[in-house]
Amino acid sequence: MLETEKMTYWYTTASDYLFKDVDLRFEPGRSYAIVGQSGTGKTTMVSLLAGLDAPKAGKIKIAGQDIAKMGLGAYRRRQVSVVFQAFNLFTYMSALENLMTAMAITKSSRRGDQEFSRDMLRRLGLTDEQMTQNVQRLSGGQQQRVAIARTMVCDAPLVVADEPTGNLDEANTDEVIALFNQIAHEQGKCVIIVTHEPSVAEQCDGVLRLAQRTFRWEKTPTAAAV
Ligand SMILES: Nc1ncnc2c1ncn2[C@@H]1O[C@H](COP(=O)(O)OP(=O)(O)OP(=O)(O)O)[C@@H](O)[C@H]1O
Repeated sequence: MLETEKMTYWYTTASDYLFKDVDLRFEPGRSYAIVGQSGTGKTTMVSLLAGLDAPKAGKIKIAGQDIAKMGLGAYRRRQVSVVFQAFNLFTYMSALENLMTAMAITKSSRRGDQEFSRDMLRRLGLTDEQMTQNVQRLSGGQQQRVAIARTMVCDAPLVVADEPTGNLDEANTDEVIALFNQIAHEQGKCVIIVTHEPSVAEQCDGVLRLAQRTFRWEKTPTAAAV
């Protein structure tokens, strides 16, 4: 579903490639962890997959379509939901308003459906009172759940998360990863998570390791994962 073909990237300020001729394939309905030492290029890689930047050479395709031809703006709006370590919610809004706004911006098929948003937030453990107060009054774990709920109410088939559990304790981390797996297994989305935490990678269906400018599958997802 999401494929890279000879994807190559370098920073213009650097003397060498970060990675070169990378061919990868990510399937819908699966969760993937991208792991590797600091500075190997994980964040750069997911920025490319999320359409925040373009490869210097090679292609990224979703459902067979080249995202560069689609236009990166259109690709980001319709095909990708991003979850960041710092949550990136609208801080002057409630959780519910964050979801409603995201649905409107991305033209989600459920836009305007407040009950659907409330259901999602309830499923993720927020009370009716919590979902209508300013998000800044929520804990870090709760805010990350709101960011995850946002991906669930949008139609984008690809969910990309960069260190989504970096600010969370162990219990919240496990819950958040369980939610990402639900998004993959129940909603059929493709979920790609950059992580430093071995326990997070263990819970994903596939694990891709980035080292010495190449990617290696440490665990390939099996058909039984869905
Ligand atoms: N905007 C930039 N300009 C130049 N070099 C950059 C830029 N962003 C990152 N780099 C360099 O590219 C390399 C890969 O960075 P990247 O952030 O993708 O790695 P990472 O594996 O995600 O690291 P970490 O695990 O520490 O977050 C690093 O050597 C970094 O210094």
